[in-house]
Amino acid sequence: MAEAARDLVAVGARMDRLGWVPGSSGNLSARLGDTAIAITRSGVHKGRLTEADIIEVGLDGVALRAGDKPSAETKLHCQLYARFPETGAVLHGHSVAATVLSMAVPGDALVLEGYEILKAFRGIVTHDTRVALPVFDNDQDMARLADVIAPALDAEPIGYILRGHGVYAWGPDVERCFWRLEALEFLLRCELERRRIR
Ligand SMILES: CSC[C@@H](O)[C@@H](O)C(=O)COP(=O)(O)O
Ligand SMILES: [Zn+2]
Repeated sequence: MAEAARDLVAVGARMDRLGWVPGSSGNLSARLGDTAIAITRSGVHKGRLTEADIIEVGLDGVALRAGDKPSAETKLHCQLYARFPETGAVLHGHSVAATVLSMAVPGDALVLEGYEILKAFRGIVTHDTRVALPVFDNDQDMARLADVIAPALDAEPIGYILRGHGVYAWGPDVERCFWRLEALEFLLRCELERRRIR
């Protein structure tokens, strides 16, 4: 737990420096073996975390210590750990690019095509590819939202966006999950810029 807590505190500070967790937005987690995850406490600033803000929940999302209040979006983290057993970390942020673009895109996906950086994602070996990043309508009911997201995970997307809300990325550990989030955010900024100059 101590190592996961240190990693999550550090990655929260990195995300904050990049402007991806304004206010108390965002949530961060790391797998603790087969039975639990470490996740951020609800309502704290993710750029100013201390290790005491990282709490343990079971894979069902229930806090292991009575009185601990895990992230409001814990269910979405648990869904990813359950669906992709190799997942070691999940990061969620609220960048301007993810928020604005997802409100501008009418359908249920943002198509990313022709970018060299797509090769940062597993199984992609050329820029000459077309990747659909799922966009789901936002919902405050996490169980209902998880049900909407579930079928789209079968396609093993590179991440997903909640419309007007933010982006979710996952990876084998906190560091590589950050790389994936960084690559996703880069793609979102590119798409935003392209719409601006069009
Ligand atoms: C500060 S508004 C953002 C929240 O509603 C939520 O979307 C979020 O990302 C953070 O919730 P939290 O419960 O702190 O994990
Ligand atoms: Zn959020």
